[in-house]
Amino acid sequence: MKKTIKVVAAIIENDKNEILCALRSPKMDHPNRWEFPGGKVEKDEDIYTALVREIKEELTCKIETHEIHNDIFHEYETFNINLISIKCKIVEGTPIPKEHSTLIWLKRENLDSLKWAPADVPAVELLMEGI
Ligand SMILES: Nc1nc2c([nH]c(=O)n2[C@H]2C[C@H](O)[C@@H](COP(=O)(O)OP(=O)(O)OP(=O)(O)O)O2)c(=O)[nH]1
Repeated sequence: MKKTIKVVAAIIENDKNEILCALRSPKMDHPNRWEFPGGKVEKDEDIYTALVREIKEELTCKIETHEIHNDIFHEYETFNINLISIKCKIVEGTPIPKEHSTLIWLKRENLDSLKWAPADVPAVELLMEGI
């Protein structure tokens, strides 16, 4: 049986109504795909604490978490993912990519110009609908 990993991802919107998009590096799995920054929820950790921790590690900035944007199950070839995306705001610092190849801010209507990790597509579609 394939294992299911629980992953949290941050939908970070700035004052110009742009969303932060992160490019996975060639060294990560799903290389060169775009995603919302975040990572795996550790055992005994709640999803919000996990996301604040992951964003501090990956982007060196502090976020506050708001509502859940989307919560989906997706089957990859070698594992399954429960991807929970959460709306967030930066409260301290500026995002610096420590693990990703690059970061960009995009308007919702332009989000489909990127090649997203497959599990992110439903979250992207909701954002493009203005949700
Ligand atoms: N962070 C993140 N991962 C995603 C997204 N979409 C998606 O399919 N994934 C996949 C890619 C990875 O296989 C997995 C997350 O693992 P990760 O490598 O980013 O997490 P992590 O930092 O906790 O991992 P690790 O270095 O501790 O192993 O989920 C997304 O939007 N954000």
